Amino acid sequence: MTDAPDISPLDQARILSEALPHMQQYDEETIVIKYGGHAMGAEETAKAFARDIVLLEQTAINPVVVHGGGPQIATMLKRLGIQSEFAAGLRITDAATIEIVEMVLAGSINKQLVGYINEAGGKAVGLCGKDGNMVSAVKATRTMVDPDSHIEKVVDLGFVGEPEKVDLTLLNQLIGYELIPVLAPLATSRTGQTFNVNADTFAGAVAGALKAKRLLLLTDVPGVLDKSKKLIPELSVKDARKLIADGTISGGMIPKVETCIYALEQGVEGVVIIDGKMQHAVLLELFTNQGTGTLIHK
Ligand SMILES: Nc1ncnc2c1ncn2[C@@H]1O[C@H](COP(=O)(O)OP(=O)(O)O)[C@@H](O)[C@H]1O
Ligand SMILES: CC(=O)N[C@@H](CCC(=O)OP(=O)(O)O)C(=O)O
Repeated sequence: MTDAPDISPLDQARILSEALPHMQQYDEETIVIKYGGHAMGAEETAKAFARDIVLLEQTAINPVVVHGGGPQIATMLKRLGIQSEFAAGLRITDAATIEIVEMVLAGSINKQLVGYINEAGGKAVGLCGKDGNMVSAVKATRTMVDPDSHIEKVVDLGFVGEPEKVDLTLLNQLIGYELIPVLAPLATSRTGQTFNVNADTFAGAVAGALKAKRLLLLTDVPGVLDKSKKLIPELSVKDARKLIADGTISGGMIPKVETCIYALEQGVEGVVIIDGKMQHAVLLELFTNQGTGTLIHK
């Protein structure tokens, strides 16, 4: 066991006096935290994240965790010799792939995070959007410009879904009993088909339906970076759209920023993209005066 850090009583008082007003602001509020597959990294990082989530619960905040697992899905698909491709930041998901996606997300990653949170003293419940019909989805569609012909084409993404409806019955029950929901981004269609949903999009839909006070998206970069790879601490929706259009924001950052815009439109008060690999990223963001990543605002 490591010794507790040596903090003088004066420093302790300073830290507490800075944190207290923030804690009061979030009292009994819901905060949705999306934990990306890249942010998870090593076991110790995920365990430290779990301890911070339990601390939120102990300070009368209602944390709801949505996790990703893109890199972990990729590793499993590779091991099984299944090819995987992306279009517009989304995994093209055929019948063989959706089986593996569900196994990795709702099986191994979900239960691992639940285990870490419970080990840290919390009571986590691991579910996916299919449970209790929590998240229903429709088939996602995207168009892409063919690089040879320059003609716009509709890409068939297979079993990829876009959230259509979030039923809060089950989530509100869990929150009411001070249980910590840990959600894997899978959803069902009206006909019972399982859909793979981008974890950022899923988190945005859940945060929007819950009218969460904050949505935190934890990734593996410090936030949105400009062309010279410098952190942009604050970004308006208008400027974010410009950065997507001119290609500064690309790949996996596109669904993240689009999620932030959607969540703001749905009434979530604050949305932030932060570096989930940074020690205590969640606590620093919520309980200190200086934010750490990119705050997106209207
Ligand atoms: N302007 C940008 N600022 C920061 N990251 C960007 C930007 N444009 C593209 N990215 C990429 O987006 C990635 C984050 O998205 P993604 O890999 O999907 O993460 P996660 O697994 O956390 O959802 C970064 O690692 C980076 O490579
Ligand atoms: C449709 C789609 O792309 N789904 C994602 C779901 C996981 C995810 O989003 O994980 P990260 O947050 O770690 O990227 C996938 O299959 O990779």
